[in-house]
Amino acid sequence: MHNMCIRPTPEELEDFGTPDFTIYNAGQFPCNRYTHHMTSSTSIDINLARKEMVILGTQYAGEMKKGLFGLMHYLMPKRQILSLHSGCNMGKDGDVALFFGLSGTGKTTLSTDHNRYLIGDDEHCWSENGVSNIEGGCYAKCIDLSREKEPDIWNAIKFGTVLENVVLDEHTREVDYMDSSVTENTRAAYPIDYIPNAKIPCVGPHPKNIILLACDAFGVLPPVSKLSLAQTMYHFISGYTALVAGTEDGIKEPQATFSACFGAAFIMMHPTRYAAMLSEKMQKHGATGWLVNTGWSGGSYGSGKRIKLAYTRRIIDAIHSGSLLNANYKKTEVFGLEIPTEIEGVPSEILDPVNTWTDKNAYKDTQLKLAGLFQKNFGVFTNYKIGKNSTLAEEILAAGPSY
Ligand SMILES: Nc1ncnc2c1ncn2[C@@H]1O[C@H](COP(=O)(O)OP(=O)(O)O)[C@@H](O)[C@H]1O
Ligand SMILES: C=C(OP(=O)(O)O)C(=O)O
Repeated sequence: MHNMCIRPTPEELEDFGTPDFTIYNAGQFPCNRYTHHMTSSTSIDINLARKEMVILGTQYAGEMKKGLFGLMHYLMPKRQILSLHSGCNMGKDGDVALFFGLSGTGKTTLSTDHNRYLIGDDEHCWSENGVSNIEGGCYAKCIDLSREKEPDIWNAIKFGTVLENVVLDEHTREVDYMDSSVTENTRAAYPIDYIPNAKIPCVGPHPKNIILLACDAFGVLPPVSKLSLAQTMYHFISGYTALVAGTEDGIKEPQATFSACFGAAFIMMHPTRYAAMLSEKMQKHGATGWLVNTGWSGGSYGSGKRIKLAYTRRIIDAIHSGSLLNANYKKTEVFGLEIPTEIEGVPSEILDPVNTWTDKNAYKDTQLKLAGLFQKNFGVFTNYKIGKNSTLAEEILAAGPSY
């Protein structure tokens, strides 16, 4: 936890006073699943009035930082500050990008970029003054980690980094990052300054690009699409990804999941409250929304392959540089997404997923299946106003798939 929170200086510690919030972590002690409403032996309880959190039955360090994240989703909107489940980085010219996405979609991997300053990999706030990180460290997944593909994360694993659930050779103490025998969800927690390009303090100006990441195991979302404001809101409220074996206990097969605002587990108010704040900020500061599929291409999970990280990085580079904003676009059927026809360093044929599927009928069926899941999920939001502007709410509804 020391690695992941913002560490006070010795001077600040001298008159730190009483903490604003206290975590009681009894992770080795399971909670009583026979208690009314308790569905597992793990519980994380937050009492906003007492300003206390009690963790039982899990020793996963992520619970502490994500528990505090829930608290921030309550406290910040009350101060007109938007809390964000996103990574964040900044270019040499001061252009800031946010990377929203559920677990495993690439927030940490893509915000950690050798050519840009890292503001943070997971939890941020967007206020009148710009963006700021809530944390003081990163919590990177290290399953299959390689020096070639993710050099900054690899190099951040050194004395002081806490490795969780990895398997190492007893004699040489060498870690086998391929070994998932304890869990797929192996982690490295390191202070953010272990990344050479970290921006300290972790703050930046208003974002220019809002990148929504989805790991689409169905393989039908394009690798990148440029979104209108209404589409950005639609996909932000939907919060889609497809889980593959990994972070969440018991999930073995890919499965579509929708988590409002890319953080249903953390938000404490209605999703439209956060969406309204995001749309207001994006309009005020002229930010562009993008949907990036870091998942499958050429077929669904099982038949296609995950899009190469190197290609996703080139796509993200083109967003940052501004070159993608002025590319040529065409519109997809069903999802109505604007997809570029060319990106430097990415084979053009993969930009439209239909080209990568050998069975075109299977592609169409899968696309319709996913569109149906989106529509079903969005049903619960159809009667809500988003912000003061009812036209926006209508536009958002119309920005979803139609078929
Ligand atoms: N095309 C891709 N884009 C992003 N990540 C990818 C891609 N292909 C494979 N990966 C892997 O997927 C995982 C993404 O996880 P991570 O960046 O920790 O996500 P998050 O921070 O959103 O939870 C990493 O292990 C990364 O190496
Ligand atoms: C800590 C977590 O976030 P992420 O997987 O996005 O790093 C988590 O969801 O367990």
